[in-house]
Order: sequence, then C-alpha cells, then structure tokens
Amino acid sequence: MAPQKSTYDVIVIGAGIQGSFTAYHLAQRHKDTLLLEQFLLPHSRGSSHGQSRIIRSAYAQEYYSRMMPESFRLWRQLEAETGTTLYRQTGLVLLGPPGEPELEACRRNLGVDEVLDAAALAQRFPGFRLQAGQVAVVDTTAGVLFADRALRTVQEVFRRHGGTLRDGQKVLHIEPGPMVTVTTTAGVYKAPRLIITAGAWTGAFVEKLGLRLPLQPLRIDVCYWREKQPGSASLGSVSPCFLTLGLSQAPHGIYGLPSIEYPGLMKVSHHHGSPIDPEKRDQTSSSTPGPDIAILSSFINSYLPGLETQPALRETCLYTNTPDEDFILDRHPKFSNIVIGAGFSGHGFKLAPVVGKLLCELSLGEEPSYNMAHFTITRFPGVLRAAL
Ligand SMILES: Cc1cc2nc3c(=O)[nH]c(=O)nc-3n(C[C@H](O)[C@H](O)[C@H](O)COP(=O)(O)OP(=O)(O)OC[C@H]3O[C@@H](n4cnc5c(N)ncnc54)[C@H](O)[C@@H]3O)c2cc1C
Ligand SMILES: O=C(O)[C@@H]1CCCC=N1
Repeated sequence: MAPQKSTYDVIVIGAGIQGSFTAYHLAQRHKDTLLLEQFLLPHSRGSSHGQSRIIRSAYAQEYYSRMMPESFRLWRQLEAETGTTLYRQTGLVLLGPPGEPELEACRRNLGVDEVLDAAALAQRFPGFRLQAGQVAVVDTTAGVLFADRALRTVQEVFRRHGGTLRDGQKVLHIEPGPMVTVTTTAGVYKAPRLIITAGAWTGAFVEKLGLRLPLQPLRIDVCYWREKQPGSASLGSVSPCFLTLGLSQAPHGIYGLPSIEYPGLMKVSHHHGSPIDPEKRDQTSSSTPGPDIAILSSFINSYLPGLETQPALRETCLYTNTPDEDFILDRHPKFSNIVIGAGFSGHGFKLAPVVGKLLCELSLGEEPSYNMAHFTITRFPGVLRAAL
C-alpha cells in the first residue's frame, strides 16, 4: 500500500458547513487542501446537520446584509455546478411590535417600505394569525436551504477539485510553526497554513494555542409540531419561514420553517438554548433546562392555529455563541498562519459560502473582500494568555 500523503498547502480542521466551504474555495484556487473531520460523515453531532436552514437577506446589521447578495449568488453557483437543488424560495415573515428597532433596521436594510397588519398578512399567508399590537415585514428573497444536501454537495465538489477529505480522524494536537504539524488519531500532517473551523469544540482547541475565546456552546432543542390538516404547512403550500423580534415572552426569538424533514411536522423552536459541553451533549441531567415548551405552545396557539399545540418530536443541535453573536473570522494574534472561523451563533449556515471565501483569503494572506472589523478576535479583551 502506498504511504499516506502527509504534506499539504493548507489543512482545515472540521468538516461542518464552514470548514467544507473553506476547503472548497481553497481547492477551487488550486491549493492542495486536507479537510479533517473527527466523526465519520455524515454525522449529527455538530451544528450543520438536518435538512433545513433559513436563508434571508433580512439582517439588522448592515455588515451581514451586505454579504447576502454574494452568498445567494454562490449558493446558486454551487447548484449550477452540480445540477443540485439546494434552495427553495418561500419568503420569510419577520414579526414584532411596530417600531421594534431590529425589525425597523431589517426593513431599512431590505429596502422594503411596506409593513403588514394582521389582515394583510393573513391574505398573503393564510396559516399565520398576527396578534394585536404586532406587525410583519416580509423578506421575499428568503427561503430554505436543504442543509444536509448542501453539506454533502460542497464536500463532493471539494473532492472533485482535488481536495482530500479524511473523516473519522480526531485532531489531538497542533504544533504551531512555519510548518504547522497536526496530529490526529490516525496520522501526522504538515502544512504552512492551518484553518480551525471546529464548531462547538473550537474554544477547547484554541485554549491549547494560548487563546481564551469567549465561545459558549449551547444545546438547541429543535421542536416539530403536527399540522392539524396534513400538508397545510408543507413546502408546496403557501407557508413562509418566520422569525420573531422583540417578543417579550421570547426575547431571543422564535422561528419556524415549513414542514420539510418530516411530512406533516412543522419546525418551530426557540432561537436559543442551554449552555453545554459538546462532549457531553447526550448526558441530559436535571440541571440542564429544556426549552420552554409552554412558551412555544402558547405562541403556536396564538399565531399558528393550524398546528397542534404539543410538540410531536424533538431533536438537538449545537450553537456556538459569542457575547455579541457576531462571528469570529481572524488570524491567530500570535501565529498568523493559523486562521480561526468560529462563533457562528446560530446564524452561520446561510453565509457559509462567503465565510469560506473570507477564511480562504485570510489564510492566503490576501485582503479580505469585506470589512472584517466586526469579526476580529481582539474585540474581546484579554483573549491572549500571557504565558504564550
Ligand atoms: C437547530 C439549528 C438551527 C439553525 N438554523 C439556522 C438557520 O436557519 N440559518 C442559518 O443561517 N444558520 C442556522 N443555524 C446555524 C448554522 O447551522 C451553524 O452556524 C453552522 O452549521 C456552523 O457550522 P460549523 O461548520 O461552524 O460547525 P459544525 O457543523 O459543528 O462543524 C464543526 C466540525 O468540526 C469537527 N471537529 C471538532 N473538533 C474536531 C477535532 N478535534 N478533529 C476533527 N474534527 C473536529 C466537528 O465534528 C464538526 O463536524 C442553525 C443551527 C442550529 C443548531
Ligand atoms: O439565521 C437564521 O436566519 C435563523 C433564524 C432562526 C434560528 C436560527 N437561525
């Protein structure tokens, strides 16, 4: 048997959606790239699994909304390159009290004048019942990304461009230097450039490289609710995605997508969860609070009368939040050939094509295509441990 190749132009750790898109951009640019994943693929232990994610232009922060046209374009490019459907336009309803600052900022950034009241919304989306004192803004560009399929597709194209993906290999040790040495459970690899996109595991990882990043993994309980009339909230019906802003009973927001993963079951969940160690996610103890089902039930009763008010199914997923919920996309302050992409705070999937491009640019020492001020490591004081 030929000995395994061990030296590459770039090594990427973590084959979730961010690492996979980063590796795809590198391989497209003819960099000999190794993508390492601790679990056998596909897996459901991180943040990128499941069949659906929301994609929307609506962002309160201009620095994300400015990235969205390119992200939509790159998703379409991947669809065209592979002949695969990855996106379905459904529209997205943002709802909250009139004048709510985030809602207003989204409306402004979308360039939408219209704010809908209950009657106007019901006419457009009959399954939705807006409550008194609430308004809605519609993002018509928004829709659903077929997440598992997207992850598989980007990994396939990465390989097609000559990239190497090794799964079932956990990275155990990183030795910084002009040639970074990466030791896994199955081998030792070297490259002049390393990119860490290890999701909820990133904090523990970079700690060993002298960085204390304020990354908080959260366990997210994803709930599915049965349609009273089968098919009424399916992808084929007039059923939008939605997201609440400024609801007093759910300050982090409640969101929903049409029934996709399970016919007849619509996903409606909190946009938040409970702190967790990713190594212990299945060890639910009485000290790990579950999602507040009563709040979701009451929301469904009021806003989505076509659904049963008890969840039919629950699944788990992980967010990795930063304190300001902005991403971390930066070079290691001490080892500039190590780049970190983390802290996607529950909203990173839609932007993965652009995130991958930016991490690729940072790693190759190029000027990033967007202003990176909101994504720096040094926005958090005291991250560099004195010892290193
Ligand atoms: C329930 C839920 C709903 C969401 N909804 C949306 C949405 O609607 N729209 C949206 O845009 N975003 C959404 N997100 C957020 C989005 O899915 C995440 O931001 C994104 O998937 C993060 O990807 P990642 O690659 O950083 O992490 P991951 O997918 O977790 O990938 C990191 C990978 O690194 C690997 N790894 C870790 N340590 C090692 C090691 N030592 N060696 C080798 N490999 C290692 C892990 O196994 C993992 O596969 C949602 C997230 C969740 C959980
Ligand atoms: O990023 C998004 O659009 C969504 C919103 C609701 C939950 C997670 N992410």
